[in-house]
Amino acid sequence: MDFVAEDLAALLRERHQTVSVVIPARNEAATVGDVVSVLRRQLVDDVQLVSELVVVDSDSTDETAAIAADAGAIVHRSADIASHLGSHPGKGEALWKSLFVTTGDHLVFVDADLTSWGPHFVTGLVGALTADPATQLVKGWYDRVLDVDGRPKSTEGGRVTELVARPVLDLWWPDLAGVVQPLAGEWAATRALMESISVPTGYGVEIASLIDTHTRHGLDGIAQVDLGARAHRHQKDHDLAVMAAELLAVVDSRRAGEPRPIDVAAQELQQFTREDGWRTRPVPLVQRPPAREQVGYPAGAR
Ligand SMILES: O=c1ccn([C@@H]2O[C@H](COP(=O)(O)OP(=O)(O)O[C@H]3O[C@H](CO)[C@@H](O)[C@H](O)[C@H]3O)[C@@H](O)[C@H]2O)c(=O)[nH]1
Ligand SMILES: O=C(O)[C@H](O)COP(=O)(O)O
Repeated sequence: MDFVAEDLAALLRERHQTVSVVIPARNEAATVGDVVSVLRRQLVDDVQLVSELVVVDSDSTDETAAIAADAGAIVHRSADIASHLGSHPGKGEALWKSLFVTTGDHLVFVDADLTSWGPHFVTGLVGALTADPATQLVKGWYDRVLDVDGRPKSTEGGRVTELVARPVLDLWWPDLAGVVQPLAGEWAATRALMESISVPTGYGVEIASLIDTHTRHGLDGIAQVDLGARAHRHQKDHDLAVMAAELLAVVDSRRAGEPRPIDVAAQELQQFTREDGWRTRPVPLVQRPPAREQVGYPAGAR
């Protein structure tokens, strides 16, 4: 089904509900301006579907924050948000902190490194999230463009998705085997859900929120929406391996249901190359507790 921004904006007005779009960004000066300016023009200014367009700058050392602000986003530094709660590096941290500076009933997350995408990503996610009151979380799905190392371009992207996330879900959560892009960085959730779940501070945020939503709300709480095709900046294999190690630990901590604490200190990944020998990579495994339990959480946010 295609969702029309004007119709969704009218529906949300009728329901007295609002949408916040959150874009986590770490050193995305090359792409964040385009992502923000297109969303700003089409879904904030032309059609008032999005009430808040927020970039959470995740310890960038480039011009990401200034470019995002110039393009029309409200920009917060992740480390400055709710600073009494400390700060961790990572995408999950940026999303968790966003709960303290947004007010939307519906939260839509969009990565900042997109190179092939469109505002229909947001419209589709909002449409699917508001279509059925049981739905708490929506994952976008799309063809994943792979364009690395001068190899011919293909739709075999999403390497961690295909080699780690989908197989492990298939094994331990067969109900979730039909989620096409469990790691999609473009997804949406109700605030009520997001403020009630634990959030890994790194790349585990997507798989954790998917599993935790299933644990609490079953499959009825989850929807997915076809967003066409998506291309983004690719990470190197050894960096994706650290992500994979994090995902496995996050998943393992949820095998028995609600997440159990992870032994953060024990997590390291050894990697070897002939040129550089062995290298120890820390695997970030801190998890934030539910935001609504935190001192200073804006309980009146809605
Ligand atoms: O410390 C960080 C690292 C990344 N990001 C941002 O998070 C987004 C996604 O990061 P990226 O490095 O592009 O992740 P991918 O390699 O694309 O990883 C895929 O898989 C991850 C694990 O599920 C998801 O978080 C991603 O959204 C998904 O695209 C981008 O906007 C980044 O700038 C941060 O805000 N802080
Ligand atoms: O989503 C994923 O699996 C990772 O982001 C890797 O994606 P890529 O293989 O397209 O770089």
